[in-house]
Amino acid sequence: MPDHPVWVSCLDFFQESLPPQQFNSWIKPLTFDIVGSQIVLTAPNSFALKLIQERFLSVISQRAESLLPFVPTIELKVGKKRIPTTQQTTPETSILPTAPCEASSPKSQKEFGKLNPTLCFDHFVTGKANQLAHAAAIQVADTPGSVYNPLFIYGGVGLGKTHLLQAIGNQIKSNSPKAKVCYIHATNYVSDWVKAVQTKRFDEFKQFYNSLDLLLIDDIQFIADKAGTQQEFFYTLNTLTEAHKQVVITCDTFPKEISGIEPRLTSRFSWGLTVAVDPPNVEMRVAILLQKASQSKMSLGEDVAFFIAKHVRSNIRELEGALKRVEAFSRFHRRPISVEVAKDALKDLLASQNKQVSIDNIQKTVADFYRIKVADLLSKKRTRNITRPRQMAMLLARELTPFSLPEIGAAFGDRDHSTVLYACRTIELLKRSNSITNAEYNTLSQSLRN
Ligand SMILES: Nc1ncnc2c1ncn2[C@@H]1O[C@H](COP(=O)(O)OP(=O)(O)OP(=O)(O)O)[C@@H](O)[C@H]1O
Repeated sequence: MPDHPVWVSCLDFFQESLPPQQFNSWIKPLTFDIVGSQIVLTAPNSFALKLIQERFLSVISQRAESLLPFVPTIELKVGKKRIPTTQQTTPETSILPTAPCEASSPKSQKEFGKLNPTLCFDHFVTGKANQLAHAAAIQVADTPGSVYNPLFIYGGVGLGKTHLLQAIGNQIKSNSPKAKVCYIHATNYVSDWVKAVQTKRFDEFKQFYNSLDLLLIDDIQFIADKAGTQQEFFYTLNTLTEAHKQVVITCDTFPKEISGIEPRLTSRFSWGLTVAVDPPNVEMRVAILLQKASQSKMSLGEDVAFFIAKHVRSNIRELEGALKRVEAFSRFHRRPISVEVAKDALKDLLASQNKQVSIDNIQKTVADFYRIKVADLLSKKRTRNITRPRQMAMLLARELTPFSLPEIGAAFGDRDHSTVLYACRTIELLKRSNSITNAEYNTLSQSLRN
């Protein structure tokens, strides 16, 4: 799988940090495969294998952990480099665990996935941004099926929804080891259902999901526009909640804002408790960095944590990625971690931030283009001639600035993050169906980038 995102990221890193001769001799000849939750690296000979193990394995493993939603094991072996023929999985599905469920899934009785034990409550840092979601998750984990059912957790990318979901699963598993728990990403739920339809194994599918004690379903927005799957999920949700079996759902947006999902289902999502996870403020980002560092036994001063937290604001996944980058850089260059090392390790990110367009600039450019006032973009006016430019400006702000959805919303007259998300989706859809919107977007985007 030469173009698997993990391997592409490793190749980028090594190409940047190693002299070309070393890169060509040691890294290029490797073959990278991923099978379930195991990465298999094949080196051309035992000498190369030993060298990879001693010098490069830790970076490969760190990159893999930061990109995959599970902690992979890595096997090194000697063999010939394979010339890839066909792509086995799409990059999107290949970074998901192949066997998502803790309980045996209907796909195959042999496929056992695992909850990731590191995604537990002890490793979850709380703050104003996630206090309510955290408290609700703890309560659900302590008394499943009896308080908030379903628990619906929503928020932007990389803000800890999966972490909370898995923490609930881990806690329930530890309290009741026999509980039948299933963690599944919505895309896998969809493909399980499609397979059940194709192979006419509906009963097996239904029986499996309806017999669970706990269903954890991640990123439910991915069942949008899949009518059959939605109907089936509606029945499962009803069956489980009526039997006081717990269901926890995560989503990138508030139930009513999800497009492409039947209203009876979105309304059902809100029957239990709906809680948000918001982007962390700088103090919380520092606390997360210190916690991640201590978890991986890395020595990180508060000054360095503050420096990273100040510059990486988009989400917690990016924050973790930056920390791993600093650590890898310090190891490679044998320099102890300091603010200077962090500056060097994150220089690309810092440079791209300097080049970034400001939200003010986007608002001014968009207002001039559509011959309206910036004040209109920030106002409560909802006429089409103002709404569309506002939505366009929000999408451009999302694409061209590092600001989070709530930060963009705040810059557009104190709007909610879900309004920004809705705006981005609307323009993205319009770009596909309407050539004028598409041309306007391209013109604005290019003029802002230059
Ligand atoms: N409050 C937190 N404390 C510690 N680590 C956190 C916290 N929130 C998120 N993380 C870490 O950040 C990373 C991304 O979090 P997670 O995968 O849960 O995000 P998500 O909201 O599910 O994102 P997506 O929408 O992309 O699925 C994970 O490694 C997770 O452990």
